Amino acid sequence: MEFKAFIEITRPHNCALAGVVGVLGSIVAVGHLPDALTTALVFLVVTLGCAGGNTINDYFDYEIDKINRPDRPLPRGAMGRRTAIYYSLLLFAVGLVFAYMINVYAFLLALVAYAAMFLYAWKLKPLPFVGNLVVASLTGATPLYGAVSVEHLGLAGYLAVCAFLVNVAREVIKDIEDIEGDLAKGARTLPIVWGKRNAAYLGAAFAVLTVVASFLPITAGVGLGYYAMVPVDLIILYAAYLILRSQEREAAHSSQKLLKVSIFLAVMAFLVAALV
Ligand SMILES: CC(C)=CCC/C(C)=C/CC/C(C)=C/CC/C(C)=C/COC[C@H](O)COP(=O)(O)O
Ligand SMILES: CC(C)=CCC/C(C)=C/CC/C(C)=C/CC/C(C)=C/COP(=O)(O)OP(=O)(O)O
Ligand SMILES: [Mg+2]
Repeated sequence: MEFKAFIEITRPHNCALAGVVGVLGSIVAVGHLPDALTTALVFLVVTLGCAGGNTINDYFDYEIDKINRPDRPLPRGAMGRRTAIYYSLLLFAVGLVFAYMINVYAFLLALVAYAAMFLYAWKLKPLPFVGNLVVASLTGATPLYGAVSVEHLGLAGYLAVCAFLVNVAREVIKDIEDIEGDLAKGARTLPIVWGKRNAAYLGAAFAVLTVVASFLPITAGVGLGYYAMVPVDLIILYAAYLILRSQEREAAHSSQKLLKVSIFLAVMAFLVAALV
């Protein structure tokens, strides 16, 4: 057992980014940073939920990851599978305690989101496109979580739409990348059921929809500083081009990684636009 596996299995980069997105949702909802306690609680509930979701995901993906991701903690033997499931349940439980400290709506939304992550990992992932929609909905729910925590919506809805669309694109393209392991385990992902090329068209279409949606806040009067999104949109369009040009594993990997970079840069742009 490696101690660092307890950090690694949670995918801390995703969790930290998700936590920032939760707080960003609160900021764009009320137009300023909420009080320190609410900010900390929103960050913790989203981060712990994302950590629990990633951990339970690796628990159920053990056979697939032995082929696709043999370097991950469970397939390489750095953590036992029983330890992983208890660890994920602990992360979810602590997250729910913090959610209860925010307000009843924040507690209920966390309960639904945590249950959805468990259900995705346990049963929904192999369903063509349904699994992709569940993950994308969870990422879209993240800025909404911040808004629910401050009991106001504001521009958080726009963030949610962008988060949903870009993650549908990324999840479909990740399935194109993972088709070998998914085939071996009999998972019926979209590229397997519909063909890699059709899946690539769908992924690219959602990437283009993300670019269109990224200008929604301007219709709400967000200022010129928002044009920092233009380079982000160019990266998204290039990711769409890559997956249309080739559906081989390497092209799909580059495309989905570029979308992840665009998510990080977009979140930073939104954060600067909201705080400056
Ligand atoms: C225009 C534009 C791109 C706006 C950004 C919208 C926005 C706020 C996106 C944030 C979405 C979010 C909550 C991201 C958290 C981290 C994340 C990528 C979660 C989804 O992870 C699922 C994925 O399958 C994990 O795979 P991997 O990243 O390879 O470990
Ligand atoms: C709204 C609240 C309270 C929490 C949301 C928490 C967040 C940000 C969830 C985003 C989606 C997410 C990280 C879900 C966890 C499960 C997961 C890692 C799905 C993707 O896994 P796979 O589809 O197996 O892809 P991998 O190959 O990366 O394992
Ligand atoms: Mg997985």
